[in-house]
Amino acid sequence: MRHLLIICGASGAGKTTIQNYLINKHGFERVITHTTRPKRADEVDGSDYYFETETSFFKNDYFEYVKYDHYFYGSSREGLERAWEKSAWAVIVLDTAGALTYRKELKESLMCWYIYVSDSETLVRRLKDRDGGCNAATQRLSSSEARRDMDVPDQLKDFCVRIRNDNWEKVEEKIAKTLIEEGYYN
Ligand SMILES: Nc1nc2c(ncn2[C@@H]2O[C@H](COP(=O)(O)OP(=O)(O)O)[C@@H](O)[C@H]2O)c(=O)[nH]1
Ligand SMILES: Nc1ncnc2c1ncn2[C@@H]1O[C@H](COP(=O)(O)OP(=O)(O)O)[C@@H](O)[C@H]1O
Repeated sequence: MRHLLIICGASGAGKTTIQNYLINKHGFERVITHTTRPKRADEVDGSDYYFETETSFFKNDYFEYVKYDHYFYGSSREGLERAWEKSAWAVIVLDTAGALTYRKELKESLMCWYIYVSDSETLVRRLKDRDGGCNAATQRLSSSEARRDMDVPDQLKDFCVRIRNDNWEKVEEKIAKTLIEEGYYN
């Protein structure tokens, strides 16, 4: 059986960190998505995202796509199949609008984790550290999509497991417990 774990949450909440941990420690495979957002210094094209121009972005066939903070992001059925060729457990990072589309339209086994940080100052500090201390961090959090994703939308409340990412040791414990509950070891 093939499974897809969706990770969503606010910018800076730790979605990518948790995705990487699942890949490195638990054998998950990343679903690589497409974006028109400029590449960050530590990101690699074709590994973190497929970085696209506004023209090349629309040459792909998407399962769903969204506009988030003025940039396009989209995921394809092909990207998902590519991940499933390597592991029965694929992991994708989506905004909450994308998570809702997958919930409605994908027929395979789905799980969703909503990542959050309990203190907004910590969130801003982590974003600033990640993005080089510039204003981009606070600007990013002020977009309407980022503000929407600061909490689990009503339509996803019964679908998402909430994972608090304040303290990394506790996150590891929660991940181990949640994977057992969700049948990862069956
Ligand atoms: N719906 C959807 N959302 C995506 C996709 N790829 C990334 N995202 C989301 O787009 C948002 C912005 O991602 P990113 O620019 O990497 O910023 P970050 O959240 O600050 O790390 C995040 O909520 C991601 O989960 C996609 O293919 N579809
Ligand atoms: N538990 C944690 N403790 C301290 N820093 C963290 C923790 N989780 C993530 N970070 C850091 O916070 C920043 C934002 O995390 P990231 O995974 O990029 O978030 P997202 O993908 O949700 O935008 C990164 O610099 C990351 O290393």
